[in-house]
Amino acid sequence: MKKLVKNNVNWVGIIDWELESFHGADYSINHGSSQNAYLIQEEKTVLIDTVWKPHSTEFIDNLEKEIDLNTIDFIVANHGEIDHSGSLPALMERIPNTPIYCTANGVKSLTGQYHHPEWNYQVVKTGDSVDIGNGKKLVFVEMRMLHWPDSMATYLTGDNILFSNDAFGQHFAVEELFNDKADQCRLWEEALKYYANILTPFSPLVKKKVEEIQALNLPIDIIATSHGCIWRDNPLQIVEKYYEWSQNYQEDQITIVYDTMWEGTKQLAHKISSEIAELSPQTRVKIYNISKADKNDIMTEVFKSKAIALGSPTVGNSILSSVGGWLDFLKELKFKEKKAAVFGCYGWSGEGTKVLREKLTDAGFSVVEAEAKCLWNPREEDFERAAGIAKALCE
Ligand SMILES: Cc1cc2nc3c(=O)[nH]c(=O)nc-3n(C[C@H](O)[C@H](O)[C@H](O)COP(=O)(O)O)c2cc1C
Repeated sequence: MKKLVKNNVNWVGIIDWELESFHGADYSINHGSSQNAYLIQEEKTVLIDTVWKPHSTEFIDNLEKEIDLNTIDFIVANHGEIDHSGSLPALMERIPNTPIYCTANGVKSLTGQYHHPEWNYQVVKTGDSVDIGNGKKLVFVEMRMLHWPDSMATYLTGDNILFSNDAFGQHFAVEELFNDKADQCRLWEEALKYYANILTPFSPLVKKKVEEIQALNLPIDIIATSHGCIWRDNPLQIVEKYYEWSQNYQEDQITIVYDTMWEGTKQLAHKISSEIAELSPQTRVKIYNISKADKNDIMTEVFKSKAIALGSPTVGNSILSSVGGWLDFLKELKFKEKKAAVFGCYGWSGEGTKVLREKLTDAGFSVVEAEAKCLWNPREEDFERAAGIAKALCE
């Protein structure tokens, strides 16, 4: 079912209210999501992106209700990832010679995934443009590593629409499509979660790209993303947020993350929290048990934090695997300018806090000296050490 975006531009994507996760189980989806594709019908008919393979039949059927597929003059593949290109093989079977505009890296990712080197690729780079009639042009802007090497955005002159693909998107189902229609609280939560969990490692590039886009001084009336809402009400608000988030963003928040087997480490976590609340009442404190909370939500809280405290008991001369796996994910995100502290209980050898310290340092955190390493269950002196952590993190 198509939905009007503006003038001769329609949304022809898929809204999936039942999606539960993305990127394997690496990204939790709590409020549905969408794969947004767009159809432009000027003198030329242009399809911007497609949708994930499981939806390809529905996608192509819907498209055929609107147009004869043979009237598509060309396709723009802003990003080769399968959620946006997965319907290309089925579509190209129907219209095999249709040009596909993408970056040089787009040819590599699409060929690597679909094994069709014979597709009619038209390689574009930043500043290249193509006339689509009625005085309008599509202008291409490479978005290298935002978030794949092949990513690009496409700007439609005249209607002033930036088809930004994954940038500025959210995994969030918005039936009415537009940001002004969406539940605002959820929209911003999801936009932040998307940035924190997907774009944080590329923050220096986000900053540069936003500056580049701002310098172009393009009139932007609409930012048409590839997931979640389309920004039409004050569309630059999300660009400004990205600029803020890209600069080692932090709020006055400390997040305590732990796992435990018999709750000793949990007691230390709560002592650290209550001490922070006492020492620094303006600081927001949150506590998460890694095994019970959503790991992407925890990561979003880490993104907002100036410091974290991480706890695990010693297990098998190391740490709990739940904490180890989470630390691998933490390292991938390349956080900067955040403090950390470590804590945890042990029974005999006590390597846990050392392992946590090493892994956090390796993930780019400044680990404070204060730590709470506690033999069996915490006693008064262990709680004092936990208080020492709170003090060091609040300084
Ligand atoms: C399966 C298992 C393996 C453990 N391995 C170690 C170990 O290698 N070294 C150590 O010092 N303690 C080890 N312990 C002891 C725990 O660290 C200790 O019970 C600690 O108090 C548990 O903390 P918790 O209450 O936060 O779960 C192990 C405990 C279990 C259940």
